[in-house]
Amino acid sequence: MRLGCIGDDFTGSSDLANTLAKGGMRVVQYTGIPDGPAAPWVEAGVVALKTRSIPVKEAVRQSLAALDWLRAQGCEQILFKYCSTFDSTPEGNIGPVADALAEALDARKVIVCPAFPGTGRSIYQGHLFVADRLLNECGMQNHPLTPMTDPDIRRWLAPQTRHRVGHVAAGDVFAGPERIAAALEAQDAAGHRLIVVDALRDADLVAIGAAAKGLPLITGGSGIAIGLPANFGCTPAPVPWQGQGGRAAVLSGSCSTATRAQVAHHAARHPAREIPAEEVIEGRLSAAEIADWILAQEGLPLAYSSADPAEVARVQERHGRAHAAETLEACFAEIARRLVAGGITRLITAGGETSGAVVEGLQLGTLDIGPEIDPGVPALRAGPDLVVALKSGNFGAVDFFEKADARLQGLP
Ligand SMILES: Nc1ncnc2c1ncn2[C@@H]1O[C@H](COP(=O)(O)OP(=O)(O)OP(=O)(O)O)[C@@H](O)[C@H]1O
Ligand SMILES: O=C(O)[C@@H](O)C(=O)CO
Repeated sequence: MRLGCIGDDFTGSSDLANTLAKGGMRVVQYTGIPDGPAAPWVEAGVVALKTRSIPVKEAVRQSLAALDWLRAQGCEQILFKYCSTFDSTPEGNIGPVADALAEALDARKVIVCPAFPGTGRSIYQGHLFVADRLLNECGMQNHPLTPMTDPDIRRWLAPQTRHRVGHVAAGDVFAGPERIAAALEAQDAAGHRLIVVDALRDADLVAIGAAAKGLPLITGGSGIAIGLPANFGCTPAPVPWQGQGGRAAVLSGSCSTATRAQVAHHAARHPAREIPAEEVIEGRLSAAEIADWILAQEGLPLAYSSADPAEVARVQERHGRAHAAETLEACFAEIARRLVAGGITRLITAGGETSGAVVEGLQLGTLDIGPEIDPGVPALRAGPDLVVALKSGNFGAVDFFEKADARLQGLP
């Protein structure tokens, strides 16, 4: 294994694996830290953790353990993948994990670049945009776990890290890899260890990737990986896929603007059942009941707890943010176990935390990466009779669930 990656959630890890696979690398996504060694043909390994919203100390501990495993596989470079909307709080976990990895690897010139132009995330003068909106005006200010209220990534990162935060501006990035490398050197000389790098277009990420050749640690969204396969002699190639027949279902715990539109679109055309969060939290609705309902449907049924920001805020105020999330995630994990036991072979999930709970609940060990469904979301094979798509909250076209099911079946 040459490139070792640590993802802070499961959908984000599949997003990264997708980018590397499209770039021609042979990639495997691991659910947590594997017990044994990687297969010898793996060029890039993505260890998917669920560390985005857990206590800082635990996130650091798990990330360092993943680093140990990746180093034992012979990795030459480490990539820490977080969300393209930089999901974190003033405590972390992006800063503390980046610090810990940088210190363990003795890495300087640590690039911080959440840009993902394919889904509208760009960084200009240190500020993160989602399409034509600043981060704090795009809906992310209402995120249930990591409300993003400041678009200046340098300012948002500063309280999270022990190190000084630097910046390489767009003017240097546009001038190509040599100028980027020189700007990183200058930032390092000025005592900045974590360096936010502007990127507006895929071409910028290709240039940043070339400048990052040989650096021990890179951090960012999946976009930062666009330029990396070339550093390892890989070239873009079609990703093979064996379609999966059988029965399908969709589970959504994401409350993002994009997911809520996808849920509304799907519910108008297919069997759909809302999971009222409070009924689950108060024990009035069980996972068994929801799974039985799904299994009794024809077509592509959807069960969702996705709700608008006001409803999410009401539930969190009444029951506590962490308790609400934990209870719902445990419920989704149990529904997924019952669905697979009941014969579901194609499972589509929406939301990073929700997908993480499902993948862990199903104890999916390794995921083979298939073709891209929509930007940032690949088809994944979890076993001989199970394929999945793990959609990040904000990703996907409005008809994503139908599209994902078609791709998982191997249809164009
Ligand atoms: N109706 C609801 N009320 C309160 N919390 C909810 C509700 N529905 C879901 N949640 C919780 O909100 C969180 C949503 O996070 P999740 O990561 O799954 O989606 P997301 O943030 O949109 O996706 P991503 O992390 O990929 O951007 C989960 O912990 C989920 O359990
Ligand atoms: O980077 C992104 O936006 C996604 O891969 C993700 O991590 C959302 O959970």
